[in-house]
Amino acid sequence: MGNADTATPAGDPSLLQIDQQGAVLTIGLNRPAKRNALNDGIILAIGECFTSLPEDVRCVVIHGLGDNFSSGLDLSELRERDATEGLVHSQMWHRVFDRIQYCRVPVIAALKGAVIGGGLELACAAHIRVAEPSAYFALPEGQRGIFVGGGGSVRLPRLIGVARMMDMMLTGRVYSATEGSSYGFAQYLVDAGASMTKALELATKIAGNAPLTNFAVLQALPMIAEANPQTGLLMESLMATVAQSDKEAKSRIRAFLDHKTAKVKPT
Ligand SMILES: COc1cc(/C=C/C(=O)SCCNC(=O)CCNC(=O)[C@H](O)C(C)(C)COP(=O)(O)OP(=O)(O)OC[C@H]2O[C@@H](n3cnc4c(N)ncnc43)[C@H](O)[C@@H]2OP(=O)(O)O)ccc1O
Repeated sequence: MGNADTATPAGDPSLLQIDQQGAVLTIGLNRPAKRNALNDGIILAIGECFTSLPEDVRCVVIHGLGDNFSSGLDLSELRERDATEGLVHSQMWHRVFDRIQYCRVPVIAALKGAVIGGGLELACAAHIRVAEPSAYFALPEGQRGIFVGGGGSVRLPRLIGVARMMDMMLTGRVYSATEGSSYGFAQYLVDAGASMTKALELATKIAGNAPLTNFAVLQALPMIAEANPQTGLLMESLMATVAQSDKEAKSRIRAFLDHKTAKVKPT
């Protein structure tokens, strides 16, 4: 999405808490006193994290420290900004959130408390969203006299529809965790305090898949879903051919036929 060519300042890594357990990398937004408001330092640090993912990482979980995921754009940074700076800033966010959306491995957002404005846009860039009952979703840009700037107008309508996003932006409507999950924003609604546990459980499962299948799901599936049916079917056949020719697929299929791997079980 973003394309402004600008000299990019460095991120502030102290605003993230990064941890790796096996093949799963966790990125914690670490500004709980400011409800994880997203300033340039934290946004750029997220971007840097995604450009230098360790090679052995197979899934990423983003979460917020404290009681909230994120209260959105750090409003104190908006005070002095003119229109040109605004454009550059928004395109900088686009570049960072594109790195999440087009990451080579799946990204899960674990959501609780405030998931507001730019925080909601950040969650939209992830591939799976897990919400606990305290999570609430809002776009108060109208009340602040601004517009979404982190790709929300592109990504959110694809998840919940244009009408619901219009309602959120025009009326300031706040969706509960239950509404957010029933409208397709969060794929998982879990018990209080369980968003991180569930996100890590999912991440471990995902990390156990063949990397090529995960990659195809992330890169090809969204394109196929938006392509015309003929193009989509051709892309699907090509992906299927590439995946099944990979030696990892052959050994995984052999393991199933030799009864050496788990069967599919109803949950
Ligand atoms: C235009 O180009 C853009 C735009 C964007 C993205 C835009 C957006 O994200 S718009 C949405 C901005 N966010 C908000 O309007 C939410 C504001 N915060 C709140 O409503 C509340 O703080 C709360 C999140 C509901 C939490 O309430 P509570 O638990 O009671 O905590 P507080 O006492 O209110 O806050 C504690 C402390 O944090 C500061 N703070 C909270 N949120 C923010 C924030 N978003 N920005 C700055 N500071 C925040 C609050 O002021 C308090 O500070 P103290 O110093 O008083 O302790 C993207 C890209 C573009 O180019």
